[in-house]
This record gives sequence, C-alpha cells and structure tokens, in this order.
Amino acid sequence: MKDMEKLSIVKIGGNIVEQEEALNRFTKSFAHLEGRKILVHGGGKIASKLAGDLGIEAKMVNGRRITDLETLKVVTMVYAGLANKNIVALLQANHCDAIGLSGADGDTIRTVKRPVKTIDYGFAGDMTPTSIHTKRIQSLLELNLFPVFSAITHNGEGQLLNTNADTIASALAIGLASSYAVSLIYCFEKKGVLSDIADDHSVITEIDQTKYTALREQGIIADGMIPKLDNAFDAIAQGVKKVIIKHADDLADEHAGTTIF
Ligand SMILES: Nc1ncnc2c1ncn2[C@@H]1O[C@H](COP(=O)(O)OP(=O)(O)O)[C@@H](O)[C@H]1O
Ligand SMILES: CC(=O)N[C@@H](CCC(=O)OP(=O)(O)O)C(=O)O
Repeated sequence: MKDMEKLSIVKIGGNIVEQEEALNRFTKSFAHLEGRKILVHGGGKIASKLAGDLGIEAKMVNGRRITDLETLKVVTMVYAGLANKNIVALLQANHCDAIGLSGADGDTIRTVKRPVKTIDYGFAGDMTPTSIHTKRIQSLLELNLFPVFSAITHNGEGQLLNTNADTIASALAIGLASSYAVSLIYCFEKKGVLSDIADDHSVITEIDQTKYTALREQGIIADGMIPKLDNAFDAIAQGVKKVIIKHADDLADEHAGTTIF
C-alpha cells in the first residue's frame, strides 16, 4: 500500500493569539513547517476583553463559553474577523499561502446547537460525525492553500455557532485521518502538560489514559487542559497518528512537549 501523505493540523491557543511578539514568532515557524498543513486558532482572551469593554460579562463553564446573542456577535467579530485576518496576513507575509475560513465558508464545518441540559450554553456548536466537509478541505489543500480556521461554525440554516477551537482541531484531524497521516499539535504558552503547573521544566513527556485519569483526580491536570486532553485522546482513538501538546515556540522541535498515546 502507498504511504499516506502527511498532514499537520496545528492549534494555537488564545494566549499566543493575543501577544504580538509570540504570534509573530509562531506564524513564522508555522510558515516554515514542511508539507500540507492546517491552522486552527482560538482567541478567547481577546473576546473576553472586548466583551468586557462593551459591558457584556464573559461567562465560562467547564472551559466553554456561554454564548448568548450579544456574545455571539462579539466572538464572530473577534475570531472570524480580527484574529483570523491578522493571522492570515502574518502568514502571507511569511510566504505561506493561507486562506482564512469559518466553518460557514465553503460549508467546511457544520455543527448543531448544543442541546440545553442542566446548562444552556446558548449559541455553542457541537460536532457530529458528518461535521467536517473533508472533500472540500482536501480540495483546498490540493490547491496548495493552507486553511486557517477560526472557532466559528454554522448549522447550515443561517445560524453561526461558537465552537471550542481545541474541538475543531481534533474533529478536523479525525475527519482527515482516512486520507492523510495526520499529526495534531496543540501549541500554547507552556512547555507541555506539566506535573507542577508552577514549574515549566516539569513536562510530562508521555501520557496515556490511565496516567491522565490519575493526574486529573489529583487536580494536577485542570481547567482548559481537561477539554484539550479529552480532545487529544478522542483523536488518538479515532485514527490520528500523533498528538502532541507543546509550547508555541517549539513547533519546529520534534522532541519537545507531551506526546499522547
Ligand atoms: N498540568 C497542566 N499542565 C499545563 N497546563 C495546565 C495544567 N493544568 C491546567 N493547565 C492550564 O491549562 C491551560 C491551557 O488551556 P487553555 O487556556 O484552554 O488553552 P489554550 O491556550 O490552548 O486555549 C494552561 O494555560 C494552564 O493554565
Ligand atoms: C464554545 C467555546 O467555548 N468557544 C471558544 C472558542 C475560542 C477558543 O477555543 O479559544 P481558545 O483556544 O483561546 O480557548 C470560546 O469562545 O472561548
């Protein structure tokens, strides 16, 4: 059988997106990454700040934003607008032919509004097994374009929905895993999953489900790292070749960070 072509799917966290210097360094190293690649970005920090300036309180539950109608307007402006276009312009400046997309663009990611159970998350979009329009994304890649996805998706009936960027990255990786040998790389502002959050040198180099469960019970893994690791294990279970969590400055370093297996 012919070897599958490699595809890197990189997610960049909100703490990097909002820092000019860090984002400049990251976009430069993403532009230099060999082969086919897709970038997914957050921007939660900028959205919370702008919402605050507009008198809209940011409400997060389990690392997910409660997205009422006013919040949806803010996150669409920030993620699909300012953050996405700024990243695309920086990549273009580094000779990387990036194309910025929300899930509505080219119907690339179609989600369903999260059903109301104990918590009403508002206009939050959940993935379904058919959310990712793999053929469309593949044809963009074949044109030698590099898609840059924001955290905005749609339901196919005219409704925009806010979707966690870690989940988008993992769903893209799973959706494309039957066509490419996919590496999923979560980049953020720490050196990896840490055994002591205060010590940047305490990187756990490898983590499996058993170790994750134990560290979570001990409270060593908490907050936004929980949905990130849940998404990472989902990806590994569904055919993604490699999942790594690392510092944005270490994108080019194959040995850096935490490997999920
Ligand atoms: N054991 C851990 N190792 C590293 N980060 C952790 C750990 N436990 C909790 N965290 C927190 O998780 C955060 C990453 O989640 P999040 O902010 O959602 O990521 P992103 O920047 O990609 O959006 C880190 O900034 C850190 O504060
Ligand atoms: C529904 C939901 O929670 N959406 C996220 C999307 C952005 C995101 O994931 O940004 P980070 O990667 O910077 O956290 C939010 O609005 O915060």
